[in-house]
Formats: sequence, C-alpha cells, structure tokens
Amino acid sequence: MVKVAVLGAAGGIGQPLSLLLKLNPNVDELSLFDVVNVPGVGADLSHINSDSTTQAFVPSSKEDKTALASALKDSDLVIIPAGIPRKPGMTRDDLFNINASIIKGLAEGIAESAPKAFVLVISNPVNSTVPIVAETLKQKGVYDPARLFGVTTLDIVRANTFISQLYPKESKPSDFNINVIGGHSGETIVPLYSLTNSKSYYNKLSADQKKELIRRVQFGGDEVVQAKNGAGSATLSMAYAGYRLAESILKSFTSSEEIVECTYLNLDSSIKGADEAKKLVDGLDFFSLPVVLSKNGIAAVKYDILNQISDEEKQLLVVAKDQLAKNIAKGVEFATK
Ligand SMILES: NC(=O)c1ccc[n+]([C@@H]2O[C@H](COP(=O)([O-])OP(=O)(O)OC[C@H]3O[C@@H](n4cnc5c(N)ncnc54)[C@H](O)[C@@H]3O)[C@@H](O)[C@H]2O)c1
Ligand SMILES: O=C(O)C[C@H](O)C(=O)O
Repeated sequence: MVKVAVLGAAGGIGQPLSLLLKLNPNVDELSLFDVVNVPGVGADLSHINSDSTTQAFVPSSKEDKTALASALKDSDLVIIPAGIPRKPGMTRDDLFNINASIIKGLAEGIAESAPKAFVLVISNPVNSTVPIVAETLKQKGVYDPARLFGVTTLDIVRANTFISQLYPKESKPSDFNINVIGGHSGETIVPLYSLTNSKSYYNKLSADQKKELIRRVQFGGDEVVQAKNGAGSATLSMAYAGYRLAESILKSFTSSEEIVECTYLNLDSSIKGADEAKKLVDGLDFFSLPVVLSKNGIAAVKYDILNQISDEEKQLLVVAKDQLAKNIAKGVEFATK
C-alpha cells in the first residue's frame, strides 16, 4: 500500500498535482490536507474511477493538530506546495517570512506522524525551505537526508522547452532532459546545456542567444508571475513538474532500472557521492544535482557532472554558490533559533 499526502492540496499547485496523483496506478491512498477548501477538492477527486482512495483533512481551528496528523499518518510520500506565491515585483526570498513558519509547522507534523516518509518540498523559497525541513526533522531525531527532496524539476522542464523553441523544426521539447543544478531562484539556477544532446544545439547559438536562453531559464518563473499579473505564479507547469519527480520516486519503489532526477538535496556524508559533491561546490550543504533514486531514498549523487561542465557554466556557478550560501544560512538560522 502506497500512501501519498499533499499538504496545501487546495491551492493552485495542490489541485492539479492531486489530480495527477489520483491517476497514478502506484498510489493506493491519496491524502489531501489544507487549511481551507480541501473537503470540496477531496470530494471532487474521489469521484474519479481510478483505484486509489481519496481523503481530505482540514483543521477545525488554528490549534487543531489532529487533522494534519490524520492526513500524514503512515504516508510514504509527502509533497508540500503549501504557502503563498509571488506577485509581480517580489523575489522568492520575499516569501520567506510567511512560508518559513508554514513549512516548519508542517515539518513538525511530518516528524510526528510520518517520520519515514519521502518529503518533497515545492514551497518557496526552496533554497531556504528545504534546510528548514532538514533542521526541523533533525531536532525531532527523525532526519534521513536521503528522503528529503527540494523540487527543482520545473527548471529542467523549462530548460528542455526553451531550447527546443529555438529549434522548432529540428527538435521537440521531449528530445531533451537537461540537467539543471544549483538552486531554485534566479542566478542560483544553472542549466547545463553543454552536456547531453543539447550541446550541439546550444553551441550553434550566438553569444547573445546563449545568454538570453540561460537568463530565460533562470527567470522563467517571472514570465508566469508577470503574465498572471497578481494572481500568483506557475501552478499547472509546476504541478506537472512536481508530479514528474513524484512519479519517478514512486517508480523507484519497485523498479530495478536506474532512475535519475535532479533534486535540491542535503549533501550529507551518509549519501553516496555527497562528500565528493560538497567539495566541488565549496562546502555548500544543499545543492541541486542529478541523483539516483531507490526505494530507500537517494542512493547516490551524480557529482561527476561537476567535473564535466564548461568554463562558462563554471562562471555561472560562482554566482550561484554565493547566493545559495546565504539562502541556506537563512533557512538554518530560522529553524534553529
Ligand atoms: N518549487 C517550484 O518550482 C515552485 C513553482 C511554483 C510555485 N512554487 C511555490 O509553491 C507555493 C504554492 O504556490 P501556489 O500557487 O499553489 O499557491 P496557492 O496560494 O494557490 O496555494 C497554496 C495553498 O497552501 C495552503 N496553505 C497555507 N498554509 C498552509 C498550511 N499551514 N498547511 C497547509 N496548507 C496551507 C493555502 O490554503 C493554499 O490552498 C508557493 O510558495 C510558490 O512560490 C514553487
Ligand atoms: O516564480 C515563482 O515564484 C514560482 C516558481 O518558483 C517558478 O519557478 O515558477
């Protein structure tokens, strides 16, 4: 029996993400939690004739902790899109003050009711919210770094789409699976077009086109925030991206094939390849890299990719690492103060 819980399930991401999960044959129980509107989402999804069951939980008051505990109980996978999204003119870091507390509260609930669950963090600023979850689980004595995933998949999805749009006759977006490393905000997002099959396409671009393509991946979120004009940020593409990572993890519970996804992870010594990766990123504790998935969590970090990148990408990493160090410290400080 595989139970998946979505925390923030009534939101812009939560609803389409829950729909996709309801359709996944590897999910037996879908558990939806939100502080508002979730009974209606649950009732609606529960009519779909896929084989999983659906339950929805909403707290009866601010003090009520039982709804979250019931939603989380025995979950194998917990996905968190809870929290406020950006409006035009805001950075992801501007969301910190509100979302940090939300995430800490939810992580405490996970520690109590689903301490062995895989945890996928979508809520922004991801660069800081993932360290908050790590520190909170550590404080509760239930932390397994191999089971914590910052969701950066939307950056990969965008990197694939945007390069293909430059070659509409010669390529399709699904031809690509670009590694995007670093973090999930602005210049911390580093797409590696010099690797995989994107290399020959990328190398044909002019210097200005290359610069614009990288900038578009790094600031792709802003395109959606501006187009939505105050009504939030990416939800549908994010639901797709979050689902892609969740689907791969669910597959890794039973599959013997090697499944690799990029994720923002804690470079903890307990994970194979994490020490090597950490050395290559100047000691940062969190960084997005391709990882090998398994039923026990992250089986290995594919750190060698850092030895293969171009000089141009190395330059991008210098800026990324500097910003990431601050974002990580902010999350750790919040959770440990
Ligand atoms: N990682 C990424 O690539 C990525 C992409 C897009 C958006 N995001 C982030 O995801 C978050 C959600 O975005 P959205 O567009 O779905 O926002 P939204 O406002 O539409 O939905 C958020 C939901 O969270 C709920 N919520 C608030 N506090 C909660 C709590 N304590 N427990 C449970 N639920 C709670 C709200 O009631 C709401 O239903 C934002 O922080 C956004 O920046 C991340
Ligand atoms: O841009 C945002 O604030 C949401 C998300 O992180 C995104 O990349 O679309």
